[in-house]
Amino acid sequence: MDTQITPDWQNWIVENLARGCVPQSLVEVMAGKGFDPIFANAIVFHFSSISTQAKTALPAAAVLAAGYIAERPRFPMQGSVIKTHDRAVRVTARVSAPVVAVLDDILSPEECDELVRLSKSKLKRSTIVDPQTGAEEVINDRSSFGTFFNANESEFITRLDRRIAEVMHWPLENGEGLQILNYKMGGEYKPHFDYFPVADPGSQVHLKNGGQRVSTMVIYLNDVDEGGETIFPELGMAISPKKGAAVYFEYCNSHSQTDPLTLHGGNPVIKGEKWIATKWMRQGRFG
Ligand SMILES: O=C(O)CCC(=O)C(=O)O
Ligand SMILES: [Fe+2]
Repeated sequence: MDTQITPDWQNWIVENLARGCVPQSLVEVMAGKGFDPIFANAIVFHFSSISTQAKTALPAAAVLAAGYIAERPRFPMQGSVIKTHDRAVRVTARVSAPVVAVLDDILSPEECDELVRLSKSKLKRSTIVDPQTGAEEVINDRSSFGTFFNANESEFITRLDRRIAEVMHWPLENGEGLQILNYKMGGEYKPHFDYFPVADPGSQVHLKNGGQRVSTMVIYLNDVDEGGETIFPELGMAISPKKGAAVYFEYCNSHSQTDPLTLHGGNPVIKGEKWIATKWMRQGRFG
């Protein structure tokens, strides 16, 4: 079923709305032409709710984002404990649109320490300049040091990846390798989306392997003395880092629409340092 829209179809919708057609009749025509009805409804509703001037200027990607339709959450929206194969994880807070959950005890203090210990030696290696290209990229918006663990790199990593996938209610093999970030004092991650903007040419290479990102789990590996909250500016929400706790959120539906309300970032660390482990899930198998 069609979930992409060409400029011709966009113009058709805009023109017919301008002629005074009932939106529902346009949805029916589109459904008859093979469009997914939910998708057609989102697009038509979007065009009928914006100003005439904006209608001609909007690229298809913006249309898709603007008409985000929330579907059934992947994450369980009831219950205070999630039982995984080896650990009970507590849910301490939830938001329903977008789906955001704050969790306690996804990792034990010992597991957090072990991830930090294993990462420290890898972080050192990651500062070496690529001998082939000499390239060393500095991203100003992301003042942190990072490394990652490949799937099944060790029994320890396999066990954690499996538990995290169980909590995210998504297949283990759709996960990217567990990413570790270390922010020093002043380190931050400016507000961003975890999904790849479809309109960016640079996104295509990322989307080829596993498709779009659908959900994120950020796990705090230490207690931060001050600052370093994970913030969701559109929701007015801030989560303070706590060792072994995590924040989960989802942002991509079955039509590959992505939810801009999941804009988020990491506040500057004011005192101490901050260690996190991030798991990103894809639509399909990754790797
Ligand atoms: O540092 C944080 O709290 C947020 C991290 C984040 O946004 C990410 O890893 O994608
Ligand atoms: Fe992020």
